[in-house]
Amino acid sequence: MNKPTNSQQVGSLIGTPLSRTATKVMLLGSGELGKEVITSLQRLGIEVIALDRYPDAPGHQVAHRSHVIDMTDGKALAELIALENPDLIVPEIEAIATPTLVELENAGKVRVIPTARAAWLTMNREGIRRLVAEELSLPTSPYRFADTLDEMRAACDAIGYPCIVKPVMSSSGKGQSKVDNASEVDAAWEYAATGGRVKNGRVIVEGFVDFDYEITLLTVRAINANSQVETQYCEPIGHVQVHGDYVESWQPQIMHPKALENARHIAKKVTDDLGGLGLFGVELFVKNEMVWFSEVSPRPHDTGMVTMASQVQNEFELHAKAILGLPVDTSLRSPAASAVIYGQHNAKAIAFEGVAEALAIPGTDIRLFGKPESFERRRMGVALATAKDTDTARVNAKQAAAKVKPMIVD
Ligand SMILES: Nc1ncnc2c1ncn2[C@@H]1O[C@H](COP(=O)(O)OP(=O)(O)OP(=O)(O)O)[C@@H](O)[C@H]1O
Ligand SMILES: NCC(=O)N[C@@H]1O[C@H](COP(=O)([O-])[O-])[C@@H](O)[C@H]1O
Ligand SMILES: [Mg+2]
Repeated sequence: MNKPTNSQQVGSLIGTPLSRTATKVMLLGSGELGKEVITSLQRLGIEVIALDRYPDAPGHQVAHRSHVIDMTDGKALAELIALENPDLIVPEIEAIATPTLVELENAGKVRVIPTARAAWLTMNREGIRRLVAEELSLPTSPYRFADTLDEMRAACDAIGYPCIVKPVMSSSGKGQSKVDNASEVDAAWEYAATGGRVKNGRVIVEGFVDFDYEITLLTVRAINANSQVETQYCEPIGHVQVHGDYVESWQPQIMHPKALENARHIAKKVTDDLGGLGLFGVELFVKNEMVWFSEVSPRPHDTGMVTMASQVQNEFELHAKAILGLPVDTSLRSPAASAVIYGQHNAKAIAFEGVAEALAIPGTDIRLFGKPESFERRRMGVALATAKDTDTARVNAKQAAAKVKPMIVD
């Protein structure tokens, strides 16, 4: 029997894990989002190999096998891929040696989700921003790039204040700051230099978009009953970010019909261009009927954790099914919300009190990710709540999150 390697319809023939017929998927990154993708894949009988930069990452704890590796080291990554020979490679973070993935995919040696080019373009804010604004001509904030403090000062002056500065390679708000006037430029440069995932010093300066609200539009490219790639959308997810990192999200975010149409139009154009199969988190800013593209994750999105409570198939199940070539259902089951549980301490092996009290709140649930080390602002868990409306769900999710108390154990 031949495995359907490199065919789009991997899921048309799923083997037995840990045997010669296994259908193997390798996750590049194994945090809280990867952990859920792994579980979803395993429910479909997939053998999963989980990679991350440190031992006992959340996804390592559930995968069939795990490896600790610097995923920005192209040579080491290529060696591990050759050793494991997966049917699919699923990036879970941005900071990966994506040029290596492009090379291997071009040589026909691997299939990357959604495509190696998409992983490469979205790893660096410059790649995706130039594609969306300059080639696809979709609305974004004004922007400039800078490699030195002097260049950044000139960029901030040209864009105007307030503006937002971010390392070109970073995520979860790391190294990001709002610059209200010229006197804050030096500090923002310093902060960006410490926060990037990859230390190359380059930053993007973006004009500040004074939006009414922001959304993640989860957009899925999956194969339908007619064997065609079809784009499907989840209900919009509203969210609140603090210091560039998400603290709460809810679904559905009610939108003006015209704004929703604009949002879907942008999501379709961007995801069509990136191509491949899978779920994308398209981040958009909305003011009245206007919609601006912010960025896109070619993978499940942190704000989308709310779908573990709100949807018939959550974003992880949607990703797992779509990448295997299986049909998906993006429908909403109930209004819901999520609220982040931060570590609050810098310590290894922390413990959590108050889970029972949190779960006493109607319609709530808790996920603790099991990260081996806590930092004050590291996301260690999430509270979920379903309710008759998103306002109630938001109150309940935040209350539940607040009941869970991270603590240091002697
Ligand atoms: N140009 C902008 N105008 C206004 N707000 C912005 C702008 N850029 C970013 N923000 C705010 O900062 C948040 C984080 O920005 P962005 O998504 O670019 O950071 P990130 O580090 O990639 O975060 P993540 O990995 O969580 O998506 C946005 O969701 C938004 O709230
Ligand atoms: N916004 C991107 C995002 O939320 N990514 C998620 O956070 C993990 C890293 O967490 P860590 O920094 O705590 O190790 C990643 O592995 C992914 O699951
Ligand atoms: Mg973002």
